[in-house]
Amino acid sequence: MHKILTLNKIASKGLDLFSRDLYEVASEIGHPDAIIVRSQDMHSFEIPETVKAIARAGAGTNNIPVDTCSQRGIVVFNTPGANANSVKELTLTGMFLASRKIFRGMEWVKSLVGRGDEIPALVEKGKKEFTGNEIRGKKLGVIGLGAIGVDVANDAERLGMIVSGYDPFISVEAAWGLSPSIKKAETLEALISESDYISVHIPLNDQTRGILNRERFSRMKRGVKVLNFSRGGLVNNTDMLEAIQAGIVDRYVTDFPDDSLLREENVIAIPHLGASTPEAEENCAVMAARQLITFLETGNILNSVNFPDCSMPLTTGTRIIIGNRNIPNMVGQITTILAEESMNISEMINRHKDGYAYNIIDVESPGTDALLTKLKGIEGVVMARIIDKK
Ligand SMILES: NC(=O)c1ccc[n+]([C@@H]2O[C@H](COP(=O)([O-])OP(=O)(O)OC[C@H]3O[C@@H](n4cnc5c(N)ncnc54)[C@H](O)[C@@H]3O)[C@@H](O)[C@H]2O)c1
Ligand SMILES: O=C(O)[C@H](O)COP(=O)(O)O
Repeated sequence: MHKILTLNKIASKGLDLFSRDLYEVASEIGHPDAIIVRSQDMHSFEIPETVKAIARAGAGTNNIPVDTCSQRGIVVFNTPGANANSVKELTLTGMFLASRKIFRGMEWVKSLVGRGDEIPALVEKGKKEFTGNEIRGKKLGVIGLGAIGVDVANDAERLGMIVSGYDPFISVEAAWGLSPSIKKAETLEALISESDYISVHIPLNDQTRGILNRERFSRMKRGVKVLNFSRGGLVNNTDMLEAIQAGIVDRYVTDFPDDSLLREENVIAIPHLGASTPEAEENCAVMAARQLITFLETGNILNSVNFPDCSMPLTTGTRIIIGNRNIPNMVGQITTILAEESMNISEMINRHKDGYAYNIIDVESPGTDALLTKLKGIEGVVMARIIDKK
């Protein structure tokens, strides 16, 4: 029986995939094998020793201590693209909200309650206070052309915007999905200096923290509208407020408000609703659950952020999975131990990603606890598990 701990509420369409004869799923559970989480901050959460995998039902994994997980051999998954459409739709909404004073106009109209037959005339007289611009023909700069950035870029272009993108690490798949008329910006500086709208769609990490800061605001066009549906930490809020006061940024639309931002009327603050649609929540939960089930039952890895994608069809016999630091002579030491134990390898695959490697080894005889202890004893091995196939 595998035990799955849920942090946050996870859509039942995903949780239902864990068959109850093989899995126990609960928000409180002892000795979990795996965790499913959304945005709960896990940096101060004590991850139980028994945890083999964590699945983030969503895109951003900055709420998970990924480096610590890697060192402990815990495979961290996310669900790339599963909530992209939901975020794209809200980003486009944000562009319209930043362009037209819809919200202020609506608030003003509500203030007319009780004015009876005067209202139509008051509306016609007052509406000039709430005019705005169209987005067609304006320049949009998209920072980060992943699942969300590509969707935003393509749909903004369909709406008549002139779109440029900046992503030095764009994947081949994303590049295939990008409309060919979207311009490639060679530098971030070039992108931000020519854009009327800037939308940021990159992960928060040590390289991207504060990527929009005073220096970058100083290069932007006066009146630019900035959209952040990625993470609050990507923008230096003190510098943003300064740029708004200086008239450089006309509107800042963010899904990640803080106290300082809420005091500024040109900030359009949204309570982290990017992925809060039933469609996105279900897509993420289903993808996260499938990835965990596959990993726990077969050892195959798909969409991990800290270990490589690595899969081999599951046949019969015994499967050994081993994660190790990506250093020389690991495969040699592993296969030597298997030879010492007289184990014949029928299939084997080894992949690496950044600092870690992963091996799937199918053998013809059953594995033993002694074997597992020996494998775990190799300097650099961070996890090892034996899966007995039916
Ligand atoms: N508001 C929400 O509810 C919500 C929902 C989903 C995702 N997000 C956030 O949006 C981010 C993007 O999501 P995604 O699904 O598009 O992820 P993704 O991994 O598909 O795309 C991220 C892209 O950013 C690029 N990138 C990384 N560093 C960069 C840099 N310094 N400059 C330019 N490009 C860079 C990568 O190459 C990649 O193409 C997530 O990391 C998450 O933080 C927010
Ligand atoms: O990174 C993500 O996928 C989003 O920020 C969504 O977060 P949520 O699952 O808490 O809505």
